[in-house]
Order: sequence, then structure tokens, then C-alpha cells
Amino acid sequence: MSAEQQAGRAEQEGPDGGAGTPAAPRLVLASASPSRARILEAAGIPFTVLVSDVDEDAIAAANPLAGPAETAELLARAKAEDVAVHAEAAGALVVGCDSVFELDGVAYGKPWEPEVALERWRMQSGRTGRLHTGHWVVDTRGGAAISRPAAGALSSASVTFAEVEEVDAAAYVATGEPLQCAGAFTIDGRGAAFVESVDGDPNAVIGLSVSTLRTLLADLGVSLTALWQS
Ligand SMILES: Nc1nc2c(ncn2[C@@H]2O[C@H](COP(=O)(O)OP(=O)(O)OP(=O)(O)O)[C@@H](O)[C@H]2O)c(=O)[nH]1
Repeated sequence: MSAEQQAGRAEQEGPDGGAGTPAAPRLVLASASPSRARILEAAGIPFTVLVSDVDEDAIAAANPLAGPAETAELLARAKAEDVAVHAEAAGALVVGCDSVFELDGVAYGKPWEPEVALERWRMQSGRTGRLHTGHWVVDTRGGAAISRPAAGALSSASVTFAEVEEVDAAAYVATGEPLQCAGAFTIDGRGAAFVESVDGDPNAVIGLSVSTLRTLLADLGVSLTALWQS
């Protein structure tokens, strides 16, 4: 741990390492994703939600040379920075995430429409793709809007799908679940029926890697475990 991180952690935990501990930083999740919220809840991390209103398609279109992974990082940063300027986020650590599915080098977001989701399953049945989730944390505790400390990282995992019959893909699409998920699948919902293996952090596939968040907070001098007591 760097000296800066140690200083930050000591400040967070207090010089006596516990008693008289200043309040742990507040976390704001800049996401409408119920899956991301569930991950933080299950990880015992208190947070509030402030949904960003960035135009993801416009940002992706403005960065045509960005590949799937870079797009996920760009969008995660855009969401966190969009929320970090809100008064309700003042003094908090603002966490933005974005997930993009990559197959054969092509980026796939949410299918939105049933026929698009069905076409995705025809394409990805029996195949392996990568789900990239970008993470970006903006530290607004210092107040200064200019050059606020921030940290970002990508977490990716390979997902291998079973061979899926057309009738089963249609039944899955008919549930509506895949329409709002990057890559038209979940690994922790009905989509699990068609997932053979995940190689990487499963939470990165679902939408927020807690271990990645821990390292980003540490880069900002914040101990994730100290948030458990807050
Ligand atoms: N439960 C679950 N959700 C998944 C999975 N894969 C992708 N998703 C969800 O698919 C969505 C990807 O879209 P994003 O644009 O990153 O996020 P969003 O849902 O639009 O929410 P914002 O952060 O407000 O943009 C996220 O909500 C992810 O949680 C999965 O395996 N399980």
C-alpha cells in the first residue's frame, strides 16, 4: 500500500485505528441497474442511487475507434462524472459502471427488442464471448469540481454458452429478461440455463466487480472494509 493510500486509510480509520473514527465516505451508485444495486447490497456496502442521464449511444458514436472494452470504460466514466456534479452527490464517492458484451470483436449492448435478442442467441449459441464492465469512481470529498481525484478500471470475463435450440431461445426471449441486459443474457437469472462457464469475476458479468471496486477505492485511500461498519 502506497504512503498516500496509508495516509488516506489512516484518516478514514482515525489515528487510533478505530475509536473516534470519522464517518466512512458515502457511496453513490450512478446506475439504474437493479443488478448492480443487488451486488452492493449483498456485499454489505451502503450506498444511495443517483441515475445518470448520459446519452450512451451518442458517446459511443462519438468514439467510433473505441473497441468494446474501451467503450465500457468511456461510458462508466461518463456516468460517474455526470452524477458527480449533482448537489446530492457532494462529498461522496460516485461509482459509475457500464457493461458491454464482445463477440468476434463486435460490441453488443442491450438488445431491447425480442427479434434482436433472438438473433443474438442464434449468433452466440455454443460460442464464447467476453463481458466487459468498466468502473469509474469520482471522489467529490474534496469539493473542487476541477480535476477531482478519480480511479477507473475494467473487469472482463469470458462467458461460454451452451448450444441453444431455437425453441428454447424463443422461450427465453419471451420472458423479457434478456431485453435489458448487455449481451441478451444473465448468468444469475433465467439465462443461467444456457451458460456453461464463466472465466473471470462473475460480478463483472452481472455488472459491478466488487473486487475491482475495492482496488479503486484503495487507490483513493479508502478501505472498502471500513464501509461495512458505516
Ligand atoms: N442480473 C444480471 N444483469 C446483467 C447481466 N449481464 C448484464 N446485465 C445487466 O445489463 C445491463 C447493462 O446495461 P448498462 O448500460 O451497463 O447499465 P444500465 O442497466 O443501462 O444502467 P445504467 O448504469 O444506469 O446505465 C446492466 O444493468 C447489467 O447489470 C447478468 O449476467 N446478470
